[in-house]
Amino acid sequence: MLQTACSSFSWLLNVGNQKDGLFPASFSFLVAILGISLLYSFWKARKPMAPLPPGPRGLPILGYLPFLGFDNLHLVFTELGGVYGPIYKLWLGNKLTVVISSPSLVKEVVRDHDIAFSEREPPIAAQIITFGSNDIAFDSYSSPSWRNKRKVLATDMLSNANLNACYDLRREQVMKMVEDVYENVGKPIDIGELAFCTLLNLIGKMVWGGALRGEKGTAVEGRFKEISSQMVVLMGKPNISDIFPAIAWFDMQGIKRGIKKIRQSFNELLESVIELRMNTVTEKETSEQKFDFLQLLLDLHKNQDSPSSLTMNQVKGILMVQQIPSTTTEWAMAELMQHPEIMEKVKKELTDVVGVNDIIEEFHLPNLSYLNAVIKETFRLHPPLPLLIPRCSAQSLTVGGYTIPKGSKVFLNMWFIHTDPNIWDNPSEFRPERFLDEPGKFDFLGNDFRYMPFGSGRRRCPGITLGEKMLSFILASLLRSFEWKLPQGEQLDLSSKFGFVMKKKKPLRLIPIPRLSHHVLYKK
Ligand code: HEM
Repeated sequence: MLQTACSSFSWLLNVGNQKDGLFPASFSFLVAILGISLLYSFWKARKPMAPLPPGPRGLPILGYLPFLGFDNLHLVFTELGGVYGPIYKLWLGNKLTVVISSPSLVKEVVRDHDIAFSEREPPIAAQIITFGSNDIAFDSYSSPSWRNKRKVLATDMLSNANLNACYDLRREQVMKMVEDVYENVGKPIDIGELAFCTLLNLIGKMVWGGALRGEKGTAVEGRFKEISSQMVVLMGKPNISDIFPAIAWFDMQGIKRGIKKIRQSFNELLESVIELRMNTVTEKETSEQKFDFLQLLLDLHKNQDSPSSLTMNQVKGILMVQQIPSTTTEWAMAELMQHPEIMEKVKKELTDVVGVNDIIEEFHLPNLSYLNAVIKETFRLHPPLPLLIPRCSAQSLTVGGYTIPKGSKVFLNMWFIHTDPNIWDNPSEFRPERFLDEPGKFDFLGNDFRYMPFGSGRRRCPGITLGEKMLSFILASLLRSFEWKLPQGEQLDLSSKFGFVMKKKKPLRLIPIPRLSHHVLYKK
């Protein structure tokens, strides 16, 4: 070891023996470099730090907390952005929080300083429900397990080949949704609930479809839905313990206790499914089992020598990706009901592309350019995560000429950017055509900082392709198979409520009327 170290420095030690006249020159050069570095460090240390961003003062101890309201945090942040500009700070308790709302400053965060801003600060509820931040969204960027889990999800589970292989499962679930709606023709249906259940079943089938069939499968799906709904409510509540860790022990709102109970139920459910999967693994594989993600994860768990091996808690953490935003279908349907002329264009496109007597298949989706523009416009006006998932700075950095100290919480206010009149013409108007002018200009990859419904950089959503596929399949099928009308006396209400995700304040209830020529087209 010492030998290696000495040999590495031998050029320096030997330099005095050289007789070719190079020594004085190289020595002076070295001294000059050292001198310059010292002077630079001295100058840097003396250089005054950039100031903190501007921002409202708030109250002692509580900071700006009492003024936030939390019901629609993105709107409060947007209002403050109008007063303090595209980068401002607020104290939430003793936590320095920075809100950024311009594409150029977002670029500084997610591109120029992406690594330094790739940390997360998981809220207490998230730490508990993810088996100790063993998921992907709340694990630390610097932890090697985050990298491994993200690779397993993005490259192994959600590869194009795997997604194509799962098509039958997606198709079956979407057909089941259409059949269920058909059985309730003429009655009001809660569209958000319908989308939530369909997505949950759809992902559930892909994750553990092979392990669960028949009655057992239906029972697990039902229980999973029940627990997930309870979880969404608790995760959406702002928790005083996150803001004042010193009093977290008291758990004043009972969130920690509640979420622990939910985790317990999740754990029991996951363990029963895992056990079942392990017991059925020796049975003859069916095509459904072949694409079961649970098996892929369990193989990685069993193979402890593999560099991608996973602990059981990490397997459970990854299974938590089932909690994906399901609100976009409801928002899109609400906007289409509000704009009958846009609804007509979508229906015409569906007839042109799919025909009159065929059911919709996933290969039709890329040809539905107007429907895709409707989805993009829905994401612009109603991004499920309008503030993305907050980041945390791993070191002190300067952004937009202001210092963001290490450990600050950083929100990127995409709602502000998505509705900024300096970027979008008539930003509050729902106009899908704006995405048709230059197709491909605004995609979901987060390279254009004016439009990022799936985030950007190292923490960008790894589920874009699947999310997009599922969403357009569900929406296209609902619009292709049914006409929709509001229940008698009900008004459309497009106001929002922001908790874990941005939801409609009032659930959208619509009555389906069959649209297809023959009833067999509604059967699986
Ligand atoms: C409509 C569908 C979806 C939307 C709008 C959405 C949106 C987002 C957003 C905004 C983020 C935060 C990005 C950031 O902080 O920069 C995120 C993260 C994430 N999403 Fe999605 N997502 C969707 C579907 C999915 C699906 C289908 C999956 C997986 C099957 C998924 C898995 C994840 C994971 C694991 C993260 C955390 C990434 C990390 O922190 O490294 N999402 N998503």
